[in-house]
Amino acid sequence: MPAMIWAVLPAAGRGQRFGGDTPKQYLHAAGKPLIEHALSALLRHPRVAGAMVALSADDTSWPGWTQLHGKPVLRCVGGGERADSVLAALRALPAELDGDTLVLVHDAARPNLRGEDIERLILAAEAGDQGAILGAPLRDTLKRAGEGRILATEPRGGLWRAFTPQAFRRAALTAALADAAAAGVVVTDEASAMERAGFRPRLVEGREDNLKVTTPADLALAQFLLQSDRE
Ligand SMILES: Nc1ccn([C@@H]2O[C@H](COP(=O)(O)OP(=O)(O)OP(=O)(O)O)[C@@H](O)[C@H]2O)c(=O)n1
Ligand SMILES: C[C@](O)(CO)[C@H](O)COP(=O)(O)O
Repeated sequence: MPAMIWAVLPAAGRGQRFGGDTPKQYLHAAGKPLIEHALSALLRHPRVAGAMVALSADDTSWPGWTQLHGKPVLRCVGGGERADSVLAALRALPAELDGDTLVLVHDAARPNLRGEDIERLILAAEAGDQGAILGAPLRDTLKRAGEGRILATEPRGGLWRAFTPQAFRRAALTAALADAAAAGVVVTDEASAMERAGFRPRLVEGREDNLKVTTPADLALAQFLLQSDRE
């Protein structure tokens, strides 16, 4: 029987770039909150056994799910930075899960995650010991901006955009995030902490429509993508 996998969803953000009173992960697209789309995509995968969701301490929008698709949905209090929330969730996972448990960390603000991307990510992570992340190569020319003008054109060869989920073994990721936090280093994704710890995670090219909802324009696009998928 293949080892079970757990999901970790950082969902304690305030959505400052989005604006408004309701944190964006609770805004609806195609009839459901963004967080439900994200959770559902992960928990529909047969290898994913459950999810731990990191919430803001004063979160009043959480629908209170204790399970979804028949699998446990646990919750903990997140932290000031995304990395703090992920670390809190890793530490709150059930004690019986051993350190080798593969964990998929996925932004609650990325609702359009597809099963085929999850499957390819798991295969890549389990094919080695360095972990793996979803992403996509940069396809646009990169400009460095200054005061609304082009300062320079930056080389884009070999550059990728990092998405989530990012897949790592529980113990290694917990240690890497804890070490970064202790050193006062704020990492913006799990791979950064693992790279800092000497790992070389694999890059798995995923769908470009696995967008992170950051601004209202992103929500409109997510609505279109999620609605189209249902039609
Ligand atoms: N302290 C934090 C900050 C972010 N997140 C989560 O990390 C994901 C990606 O973060 P981002 O898109 O930056 O969300 P916010 O931090 O809410 O956005 P902003 O930076 O605009 O406030 C989101 O699901 C968000 O809820 C978190 O769990 N804990
Ligand atoms: C984790 C992430 O989604 C990978 O691209 C990204 O780093 C999150 O950044 P944010 O500023 O916390 O949204």
